[in-house]
Amino acid sequence: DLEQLDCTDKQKDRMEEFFNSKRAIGELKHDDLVNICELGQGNGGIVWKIRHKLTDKIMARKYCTFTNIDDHWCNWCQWFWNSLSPKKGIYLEIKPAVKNQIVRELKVLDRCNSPYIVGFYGTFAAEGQINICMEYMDGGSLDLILKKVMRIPEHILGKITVAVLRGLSYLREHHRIMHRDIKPSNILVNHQGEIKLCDFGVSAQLIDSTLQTFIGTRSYMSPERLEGAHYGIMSDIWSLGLSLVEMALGRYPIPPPSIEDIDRLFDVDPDGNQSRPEGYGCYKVLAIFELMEWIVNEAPPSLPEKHFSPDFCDFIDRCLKKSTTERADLNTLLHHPFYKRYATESDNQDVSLWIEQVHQKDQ
Ligand SMILES: O=c1[nH]ccc2cc(O[C@H]3CCNC3)c(Cl)cc12
Repeated sequence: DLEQLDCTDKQKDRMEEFFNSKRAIGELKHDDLVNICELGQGNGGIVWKIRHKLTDKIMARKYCTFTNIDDHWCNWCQWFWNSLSPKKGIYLEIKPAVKNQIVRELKVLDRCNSPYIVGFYGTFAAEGQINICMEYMDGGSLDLILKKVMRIPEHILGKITVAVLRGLSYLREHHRIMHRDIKPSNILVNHQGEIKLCDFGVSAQLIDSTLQTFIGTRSYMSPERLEGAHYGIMSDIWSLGLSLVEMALGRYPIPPPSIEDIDRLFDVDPDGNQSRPEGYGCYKVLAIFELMEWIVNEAPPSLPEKHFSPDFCDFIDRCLKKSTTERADLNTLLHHPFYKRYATESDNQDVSLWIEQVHQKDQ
């Protein structure tokens, strides 16, 4: 049902193409899939690059790890144990009733058809785990890209902003859900220059059954969410703002870098190439709790006006208001000059070119 939101013809063609390959694949079976290599670790699961034997289609497959322990203290122990040995993950059997509920809720993914949301081939249970098969994005996630480049240029961040805001709008308008986990590692790109969201909290049950993401050293969670207050789409806006600042500076922006830090980050030596000064990460890395405390108690980060356009700086300031009543909402941002500057450009050839350059650095 390609009843279409504001898609370009090119986007429509690509979605048509995806539907056709999805139909050709049909019912996904464990034995029809071959693992190729690991792509990443996300909240609640490990993601593999796989091949569907019958059609030779390359896909991404997420194994969902679970805990079925329902009381908080045990979750805590699980978290502690898991943080000691994150690789193993936790494959505890989950109650069949819960599993069926999760599979039912994941069916929503079947109806998530947007150029800004990663495609979904299907879900199936095997060996006591739930597997989610998705469109493979050959440019990877932005956290991995950020490790390769010093930082991401403003015009690319503009395209990323357009994609994320449109993805969030789609989830809200068509499925009345928020994303819940906006961060660079959940924004994927491919060599066609497409930018898509993944790992959104579509299944309430799946969220309850998996360890809430304390795991990891950083938090993109909004102050209100960290305080345990009610949170909604405005929390995604905060996460977007924080993610954009991290990608613009090339480092997690809490605690905010000092002016000297900024100059060092943007330091360009005479022959013009940027050296990542030794110990460039010589900033104090806060422990996760100090970090959360900082986000709740201190002023939010902002962009240095010396290195970024006034529109971009203003856009970030509106996303990172600590009070949700002051923070810009989705509609306001969709009319912001920074968004509008990039919303008109339909094709993402500049993104495609940039991704090529980034991956050439590997070879
Ligand atoms: O190609 C993909 N398609 C769909 C999903 C996906 C998820 C990936 O990483 C997870 C783990 C970190 N955040 C998202 C990665 Cl690295 C790639 C993909």
